Amino acid sequence: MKLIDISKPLTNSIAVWPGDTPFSYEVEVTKKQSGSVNIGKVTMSTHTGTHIDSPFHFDDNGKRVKDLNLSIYIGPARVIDVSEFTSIGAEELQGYDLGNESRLLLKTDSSTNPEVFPSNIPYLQSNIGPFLKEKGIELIGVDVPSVDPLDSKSLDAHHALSSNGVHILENIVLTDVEPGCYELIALPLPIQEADGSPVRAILRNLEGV
Ligand SMILES: N[C@@H](CC(=O)c1ccccc1NC=O)C(=O)O
Ligand SMILES: [Zn+2]
Ligand SMILES: [Zn+2]
Repeated sequence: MKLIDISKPLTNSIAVWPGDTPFSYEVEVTKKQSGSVNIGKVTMSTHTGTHIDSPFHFDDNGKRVKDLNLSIYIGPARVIDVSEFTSIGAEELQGYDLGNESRLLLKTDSSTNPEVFPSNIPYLQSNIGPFLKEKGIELIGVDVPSVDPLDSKSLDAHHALSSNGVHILENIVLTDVEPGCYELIALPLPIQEADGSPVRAILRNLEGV
């Protein structure tokens, strides 16, 4: 069965949120030094590359990674192309057949260079929270670094999604993904108290081709 990797490669030159911890992987102890093994060291923000947000990211009383229900991050997902919009809300999604999948991935195709942080991104309107809840959607994925405008401090879309039970997956790569139905797997690492986690996000073609 064909797997499509929709994760951003984590390289030392991957773009991070302005001012955030740069990503670094290095061999901290070499095989020569240890006499037996190379030992790597990773330094990163929980919001670098393809990742999920835990509600604690934007709410001091919100769920941590350890509180998340893992079954949200595995299962049928629909990919739709919303590249014509600068912001996406209930009205923009009205015309789409969202099917019965409880996971929705939005393909905006707005950013391409993984080493450059975008200056402007399409964002979600907060009316999308109640709209998605009504459609039975429990996870939204976007191919941009945030569901809110980059300069937002109130993070309205994050709050509106979370308060309607919609989990957030950010910075997926949908460039080579055709709109349609897939199985999504995007599990957070068990960083117990975390506000988010990098994920290896993949789509499985349901048709088995
Ligand atoms: N909300 C963004 C991350 C974010 O806002 C952020 C990430 C790292 C450093 C600063 C950030 N926001 C600062 O205002 C996200 O969900 O990934
Ligand atoms: Zn995030
Ligand atoms: Zn976010």
